[in-house]
Amino acid sequence: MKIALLGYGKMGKTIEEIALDRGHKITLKVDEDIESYDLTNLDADVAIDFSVPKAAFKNITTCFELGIPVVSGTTGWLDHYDKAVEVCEKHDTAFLYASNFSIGVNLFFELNEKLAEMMKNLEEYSVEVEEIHHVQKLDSPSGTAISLAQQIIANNPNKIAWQLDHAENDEIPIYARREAEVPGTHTVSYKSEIDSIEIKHTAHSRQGFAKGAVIAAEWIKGKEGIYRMQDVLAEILK
Ligand SMILES: NC(=O)C1=CN([C@@H]2O[C@H](COP(=O)(O)OP(=O)(O)OC[C@H]3O[C@@H](n4cnc5c(N)ncnc54)[C@H](OP(=O)(O)O)[C@@H]3O)[C@@H](O)[C@H]2O)C=CC1
Ligand SMILES: O=C(O)C1=N[C@H](C(=O)O)C[C@H](O)C1
Repeated sequence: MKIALLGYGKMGKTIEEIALDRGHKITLKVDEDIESYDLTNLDADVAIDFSVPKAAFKNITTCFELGIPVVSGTTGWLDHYDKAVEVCEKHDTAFLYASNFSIGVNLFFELNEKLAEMMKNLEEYSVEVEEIHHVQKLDSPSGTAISLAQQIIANNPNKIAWQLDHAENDEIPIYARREAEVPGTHTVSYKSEIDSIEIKHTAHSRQGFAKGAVIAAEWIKGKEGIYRMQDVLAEILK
């Protein structure tokens, strides 16, 4: 498969290694404004976008206009997600966005939903989300922490929103910490006077995110439509 890499930083380089190992070819590497590249003869079955929040929308929609399906993991740009979906549908191609591509985190998402459903009537417990990432991270809180909070809100009618660093009773606080080289750690905690329950995912490297993105790219090749990582996992885990 021929892959265009939109963003060639820590994730772009890790994805390149895994893609080459799996027999794919990298036909484009973008690390500045996509409009400065000549895309006339671009030969790519799929584009994988792990860039920066301010560039993601333009990167992704440029590929849709060329009829190229996109897998995107860039966080911090989702105010424009619905517009990106519109452009994708207009050009009859495919799009898969995930705040986290690691298989482990996607299992953790399933646990989070189940636990939120079980805890929804236990008002003696407060709930909070904590994320820890490396100091180079541009966005805060992480996309994964926002996904975790949104899942809790969807499963607990007593919670209506999330807030960074503080929260009212009907909100979920997300605490974002930045420490040296941490690839990504997420914890959901429920606390009462009597006890605490915690679920936690710790990434030991970027390999899991990158491998998940390459698997998603292999899966989306030749498809049309809007997808989630759950669609990919439904096939892998069956
Ligand atoms: N969904 C997931 O599973 C994961 C998501 N992420 C997200 O992926 C994104 C990238 O992460 P990471 O690789 O660690 O970040 P890096 O900062 O290491 O890489 C970002 C890359 O984008 C490049 N870039 C800058 N401007 C543009 C532009 N206009 N168009 C295209 N590329 C550009 C940067 O180039 P230069 O250095 O020259 O500025 C750099 O190479 C982040 O949003 C992060 O949150 C990260 C890990 C997992
Ligand atoms: O910027 C990162 O590094 C990561 N970003 C993603 C996020 O914002 O959730 C996923 C992962 O935790 C690493």
